[in-house]
Amino acid sequence: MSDRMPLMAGNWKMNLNHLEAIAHVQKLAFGLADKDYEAVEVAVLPPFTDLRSVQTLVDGDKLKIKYGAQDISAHDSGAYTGEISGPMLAKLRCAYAVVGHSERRQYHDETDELCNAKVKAAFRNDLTPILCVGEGLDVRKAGNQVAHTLAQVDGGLRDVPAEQAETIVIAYEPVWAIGTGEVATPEDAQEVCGAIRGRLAELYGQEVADKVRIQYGGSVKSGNVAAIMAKPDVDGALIGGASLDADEFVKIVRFRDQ
Ligand SMILES: O=C(CO)COP(=O)(O)O
Repeated sequence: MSDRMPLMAGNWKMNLNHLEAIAHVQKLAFGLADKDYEAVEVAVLPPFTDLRSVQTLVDGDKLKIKYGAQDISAHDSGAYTGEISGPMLAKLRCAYAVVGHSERRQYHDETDELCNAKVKAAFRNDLTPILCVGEGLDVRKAGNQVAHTLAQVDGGLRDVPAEQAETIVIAYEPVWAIGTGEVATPEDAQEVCGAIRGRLAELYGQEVADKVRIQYGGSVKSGNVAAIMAKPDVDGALIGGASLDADEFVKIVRFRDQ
């Protein structure tokens, strides 16, 4: 049993406008009790346009829900039309910034090099990066999931010092399990999450590796979360579809009761 605090984070993807976001976070706040936050860190990752509304609600009602962005620019300011910078996210008191989600790697051609620059941008602005890694179906079928995923970890962490690396969150999200209902088995999740921790130990030493939280993501629901969380190197989940249903997300946060 590790003393790492589990992190349950809802990645809303491109869903919920700012009014819907307010209603949704209110429902979560209503459903969650103080004791839930003592056992689990709870975060939401709304679209950029919702962040100000979520911040206002969290501040006004002193909610314990954390929040963050789904992406971050590699640059802190300047002529980068359409991008959102780390200083802007920090000003909204975001705790997290997702980096290198498979949908961004796939649809926006994000490379490990760009992800590395975004990880550094997050740290530079006191945001915790949630670095997403994971293999597609072809790689899994060829049995290369560990090597593929560790290469993404190496790429994302290039030249990141230990004192920053120990605070990163890494989300292992096998692409074939995202939004497909095809959840990886707890053993599949452990195999790769354990290998990620092993690589962190090689890069930074065991003490740092033991501090890093590694999430699993891909078709997580209240019905399968407990078995995945029972694995020693899984410290939380990154939840897409199921996080849009407040009751379901609360049940996932309460995975120990499932
Ligand atoms: O991509 C994901 C979270 O970042 C997972 O999405 P689903 O939970 O909808 O499979």
